[in-house]
Order: sequence, then structure tokens, then C-alpha cells
Amino acid sequence: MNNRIPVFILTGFLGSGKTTVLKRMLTHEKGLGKNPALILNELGSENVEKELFEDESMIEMLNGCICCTIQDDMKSELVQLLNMRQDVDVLLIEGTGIANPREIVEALTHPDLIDQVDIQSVIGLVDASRYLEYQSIFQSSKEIRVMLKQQVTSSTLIIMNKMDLLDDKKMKKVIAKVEDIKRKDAPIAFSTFGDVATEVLFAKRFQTETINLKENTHHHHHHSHPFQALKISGFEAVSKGKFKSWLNGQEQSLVRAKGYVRFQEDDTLYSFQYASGQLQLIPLESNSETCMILIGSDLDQNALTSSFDQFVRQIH
Ligand SMILES: Nc1nc2c(ncn2[C@@H]2O[C@H](COP(=O)(O)OP(=O)(O)OP(=O)(O)O)[C@@H](O)[C@H]2O)c(=O)[nH]1
Repeated sequence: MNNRIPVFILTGFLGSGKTTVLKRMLTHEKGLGKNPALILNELGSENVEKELFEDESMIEMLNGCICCTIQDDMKSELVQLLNMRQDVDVLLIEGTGIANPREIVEALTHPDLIDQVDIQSVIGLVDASRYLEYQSIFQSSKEIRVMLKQQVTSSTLIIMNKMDLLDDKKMKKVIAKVEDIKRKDAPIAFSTFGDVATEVLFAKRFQTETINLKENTHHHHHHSHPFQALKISGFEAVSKGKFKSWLNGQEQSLVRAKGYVRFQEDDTLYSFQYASGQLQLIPLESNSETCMILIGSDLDQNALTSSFDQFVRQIH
């Protein structure tokens, strides 16, 4: 008898589209009358995307990264969730943009869990519009190249996302690079906003028994991530134009930003997403405090806060 819960792991660099795909998967599963549970692992100290998943069974894991600091927490919370919620019939896990999915696989194959969960697929999102740049901008950082490579090589399905943001020539280059390192049996699906066919998305592509992580990939080292997440919160309504140009002006160090912002123009609270140099705003009916989570490499909190003050907080 096999009643292990199917698990899908979503991996991919910061802003590549994991949450976008996760939402599609949730909608699909719920449409089938299933009861999905989620594990979201955010880098910042607050999960600003919470409102997207209000009705779900969710374990939030903040302030860390599944792969190094809270792997054990994930394991014990998951055991607890599965004991408490006998009705969960599919589990979706989204790692942070800098998680090594192999470590998530490692946690899921722990003796306490292995009999309860059945990994279906490691779905790797690639931001096609930024793949080449990330490799070249960070040429000096071996860690980033290693991280991107780990995510691609561990994936059993690659989703090349953000196809709307690049031309054919660049696309060919990205495909060639990814083809070069991915698993031979991992197909590539091309997408815009994660619009991948559900048969492709939900196919079982992972065989727990054929991957021996213990021998190959587990390292008990304390590596430091080259990324940080900074939170700036409780600021006044800002000018929309200034906010955009401030974000664009941080191009050097800022890879990703998200949070809640209020604009002087209409005094409405927006949930914002900033990735690939693009700002997306969704108006909310909520009184949440404004906050910004900035994710990037070698961020200087003081410099960022004071520059934010200068450019955005000034009310003229
Ligand atoms: N233009 C464009 N934008 C996209 C596409 N897919 C996702 N986005 C946007 O990119 C931003 C980041 O997408 P998410 O799904 O939140 O990415 P993520 O991988 O979960 O990001 P992290 O939380 O940083 O790990 C959002 O504003 C999305 O709406 C796409 O195909 N094209």
C-alpha cells in the first residue's frame, strides 16, 4: 500500500517565477477537489506574499533558508502537519531563490518523512531574461554560478520563464547554456508567467530511490550566502515615480524587492513585486504597515536606508 503524499519542489533563482507557478498549481489541484498544503520559505523576516495564500494550509519558514539553518525545523513541522492534517493530499514546497533543492530533497528523504512523502518532481524556474546577465554580472562570485547550476542540474523539469522579455537571439544562447548542464532526462518547457500545461507540470519525474544524495551531495559545511534580505518598514506614502526610479537606481546590488507600499497619488496600499528590473503593483484593501524587503548581494543597510530617505521619503 502506498499512501505517501505527493510532493512538488519548486526551485529557481530570485524572482524567476516560482510563486507564479505555485499559484497555478494550487488552482489546478483545488479544481480537482484536492487539499494542497504549502511550505514557503522566505528570505526576509516577514512573508509579504501571505495574502496570496490566505486559505491554505501553510507552514511559513522565515529568516532563513531551508538548505542550511532550518532544515530540521522543516522536517519536524512537516511531520506535525502531516499528523494533524490527515486530509492533505498534495504538498507544494517553494524554496528561497538561493536554496539548493538537493538539500530540500535531503530533508524530505529523512527517515521520519520518507514513508510519508513521495517526491514527484523538482521544478526549476529559469528567468530566461536574466540568466546570461546573472552569470556575467556576478562573474566574480563563484557561489552564484554554483547556485544557479545546482538549481538547474537538480531539476527534473526546467521551466524557462519570462519568454516575453527576450529576443530570439538571446533565447538561443540561454537554451544552449541550460541544455549544456541540465539532466538529460529533464525536459525544458517555455513559458510566460508560468503558463505550462498541467500534464507537463504535474508529471512524475523524480524517483526517490535512484538518487543517492547521502553519497553525492550532502555537505555539513556552514557556508555564508552572498545574499542578504533587508527589511525597511513603516514608511510614509511615497511618490510613485520616485519609488520606481529609486528601485531602478539600485541595479548594482539589488536583485529583488517586494513588500507593501502606499503612494501619495492615491493613498492606496499596494503589494509590489520588483524583479528583472520591472515593478508590478497590485492594489490591496488592507491596513497593513508599509514595508520593503530588499534582496541582493552585499547590501548596505545604512546606505540603502538613507538613500531611500533621500529619494522617496521626502514629501515636497
Ligand atoms: N514579464 C514577466 N514577468 C513575470 C513572468 N513570470 C513572473 N513574472 C513576474 O516576476 C515577478 C517575480 O515572480 P515570482 O513568481 O514572485 O518569483 P519568485 O521566483 O517566487 O521570486 P522570489 O520570491 O524572489 O523567490 C512578479 O512580479 C511576477 O509577476 C513572466 O513570464 N514575464
